[in-house]
Amino acid sequence: MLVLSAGDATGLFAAACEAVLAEGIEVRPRGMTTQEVMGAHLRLTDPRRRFVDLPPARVINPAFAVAEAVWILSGSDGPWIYDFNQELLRYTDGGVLRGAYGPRLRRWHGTVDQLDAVRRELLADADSRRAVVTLYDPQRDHSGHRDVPCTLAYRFFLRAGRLEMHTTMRSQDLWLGFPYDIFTATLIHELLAGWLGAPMGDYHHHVDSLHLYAHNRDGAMKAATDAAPVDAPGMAPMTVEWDDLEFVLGRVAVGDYAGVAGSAWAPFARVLASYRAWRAGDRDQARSLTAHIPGVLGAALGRWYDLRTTRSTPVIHTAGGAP
Ligand SMILES: O=c1ccn([C@H]2C[C@H](O)[C@@H](COP(=O)(O)O)O2)c(=O)[nH]1
Repeated sequence: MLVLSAGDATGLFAAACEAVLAEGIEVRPRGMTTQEVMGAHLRLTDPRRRFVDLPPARVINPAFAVAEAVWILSGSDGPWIYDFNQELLRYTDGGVLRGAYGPRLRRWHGTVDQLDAVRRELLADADSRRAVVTLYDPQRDHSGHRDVPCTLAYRFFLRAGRLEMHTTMRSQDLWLGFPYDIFTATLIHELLAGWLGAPMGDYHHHVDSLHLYAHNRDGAMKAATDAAPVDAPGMAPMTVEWDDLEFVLGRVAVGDYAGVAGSAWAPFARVLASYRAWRAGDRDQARSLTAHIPGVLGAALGRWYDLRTTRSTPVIHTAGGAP
C-alpha cells in the first residue's frame, strides 16, 4: 500500500510519480504497457491547492480542467466538452461518453440528484456516514461501452467540524488523469463544504491501480526530479448558493464572465472564453483574456498557449482522454 501526503496537488503528483517509477510493476491492460502500483492512498491536506503545475515537466490544460469540472457539476454529457479536449471523442459511443459522471451525479437514472442528497444528508445529521455519491453503475458499465468510469464513488464526512472527502478510483492514469480528476473532486469538496458552512478538511484519493503508461515514463521522471518545493498558493475560495448553482454553471459554461462578474466564478468563465477564442483562431483575444485571470489559472493558460505556439505539431498521447 502506497501512502502519500502533501499540502498541494503538485507535490502529491510529483511524489506519486517518484513512487510509481520506483515501485511499479509492469502490466499490459488492453495491450498497453503500464507501470502500476496496486493500492494507493494519496492525501491532500490543503485541497484548494488543487492545480498540478510543474512546468516544464507537466503543463496541464487549465481550460480543460475548468471545463470538465463545470461539465460534471452541471450534470452534462453534452458534446461541448469536446471543444476543450477532442481526444475524448475516441471514447464515445454514438457521439456520447457513456461513462460521463455528470448525469450520474446529478440525475442517477433520471431521478436522484446525488449532490443534493449528500448535502441534505449532512445538513440533517452532521455525523452521518451515509453521504455517498456512486458513479459506477453495473447496469451500464458492463455493457461494453468504450468509456467506463474510473471513479467509483465519493464519500463525505463532517468530522471535528471540517468536511473530509474520500474518492475511490478503480483505475488512475497518474500522468493524464490525476491532475484533472483531483481538480474536479476538490472543487466538489469545496462547494459542499460551503453549503454545509464548514471548512474543508483533508481530501483523500484512494486508488486501486495507480499507473503510468510507458510513453509518459520520461516525463514522470522529470516531474519526480524537477519537483523542487514550489510555491503553490491555493485557488481563490469558490462558493455559490445552492439555489444559484445551475445559473452560475450555465453562465460559466458559455464563457459569460460578465454574467458572474465579481464572483470567484468569473475567472473560470474567462478561462473558457479565452480557450474558445484560441480555438477559433483569435489568438489576441485569447491572450488578452488571460491577463484578467488571476493566480495560477491565468499563468498556466498563458503557458499552455506558449507551448502550442512553439510546438509545430500538437503532442497528444492519451489513454484516459485528458491532454
Ligand atoms: O477519470 C479518469 C478516467 C480514465 N482514467 C484513465 C485510467 C486508465 O488509464 C484509463 C481507462 O482504462 P481502463 O482502466 O478502463 O482500462 O483512463 C483516469 O485516470 N481518470
